[in-house]
Amino acid sequence: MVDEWSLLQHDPMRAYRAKRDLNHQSVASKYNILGFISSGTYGRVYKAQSRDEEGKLHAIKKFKPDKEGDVVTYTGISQSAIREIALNREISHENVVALKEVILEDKSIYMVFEYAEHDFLQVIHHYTQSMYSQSGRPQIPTAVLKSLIHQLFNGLLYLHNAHILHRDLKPANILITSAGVVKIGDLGLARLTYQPLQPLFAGDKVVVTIWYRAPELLMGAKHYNKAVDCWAVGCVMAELANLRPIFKGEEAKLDSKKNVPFQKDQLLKILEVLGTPDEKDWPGIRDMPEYQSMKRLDIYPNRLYDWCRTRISSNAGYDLLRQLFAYDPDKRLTAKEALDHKWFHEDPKPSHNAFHNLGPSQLPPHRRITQDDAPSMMPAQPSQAQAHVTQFSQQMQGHTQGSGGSFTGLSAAPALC
Ligand SMILES: Nc1ncnc2c1ncn2[C@@H]1O[C@H](COP(=O)(O)OP(=O)(O)OP(=O)(O)O)[C@@H](O)[C@H]1O
Repeated sequence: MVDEWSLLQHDPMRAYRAKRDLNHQSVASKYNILGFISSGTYGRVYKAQSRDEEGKLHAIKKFKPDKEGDVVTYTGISQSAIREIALNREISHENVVALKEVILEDKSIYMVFEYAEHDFLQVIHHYTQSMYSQSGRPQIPTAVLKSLIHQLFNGLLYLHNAHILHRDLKPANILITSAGVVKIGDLGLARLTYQPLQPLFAGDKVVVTIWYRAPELLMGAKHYNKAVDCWAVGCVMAELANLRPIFKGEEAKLDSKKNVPFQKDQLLKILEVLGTPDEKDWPGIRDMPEYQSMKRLDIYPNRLYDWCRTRISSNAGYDLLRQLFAYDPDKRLTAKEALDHKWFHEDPKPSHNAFHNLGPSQLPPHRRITQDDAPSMMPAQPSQAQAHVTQFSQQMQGHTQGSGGSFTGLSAAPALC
């Protein structure tokens, strides 16, 4: 590998600018870290407030540096970080979480996002424990449920129109601001649809949550499309309606030879509610790689209508779910079709503030933050960051299909471009 820093040394002006920019843009100089929110697969997330006069709240995601044993290496920045940054810098929609900037400092990347006080998982927990119910058991009010799903489809339609598949929609990744506005987050596994799409479990280090995985993936499809996200929204809608995952299967792990296993239990959970699919439901099902594995399972009738009767108080709501749970991805409702669905046009209508009719005691609580880890977020020495920068720029270029140009939204890059 080329020593990027020595390259910079041959161009003292560039080196000076890069160093000046990085020091100037240090996380601590721009943001006051209020506390630690959560750790995800790729790093840790902190709540922060900008030090400027606006004092806006932010979530700062610090990516883990690469590690070989105990040694931190400078060989590159994780695929997931690059993917998330490359996609995020192109995106701007009210229902997709906004990336404000990216800071490279010390051995880490910091992505600064707009802050969202809640997420769908937290709302589910809140209502599970709450006393407020319309039907004797805890339930999210229909107006709230409908607003959340409508806004989620709005954000998803935007991503799909931009040829982006999210691929990991689940309650924890769908955020909500204190103003009741849904923000799709975590594009770490998102992909541009015109890039070749391998099965989710083959190339990626991290496996997508199985409960939201579409049947074509469980049946071993080699190619998949936007319909996988619409299936996931169906699962999320059902989970909001019932306050627990609708298809909560046990994941079969990779064997010692890393063969991708048939996810029998997950498929069974789906069959138990939606019934066993046949050629009529899904032309071409016989050609799916796991068709014979499915044939070995018991045969089930469709009982989605019964499932919905006690959980979704409208036939239109049932119909939307039925069409999101179409086995055949080509028959499954698209985000655009879903937004036009009659459920969203009947009362209660979806609103821009999903919480607008709730009293203060019905609102989900604020996100909890802890102080334990906050100090360790700060880089000790900003001096080693430069080695990352040029390589990072090259990797970004690879990820943006050779679009070239400067890296808008990236604090460190402009001086090097
Ligand atoms: N913009 C935000 N505002 C507030 N909290 C956030 C924000 N983004 C993420 N979080 C919180 O941090 C958690 C982890 O973030 P994120 O999902 O982006 O990380 P990840 O490493 O990709 O995690 P995972 O492995 O769960 O996919 C989220 O579940 C959420 O609780």
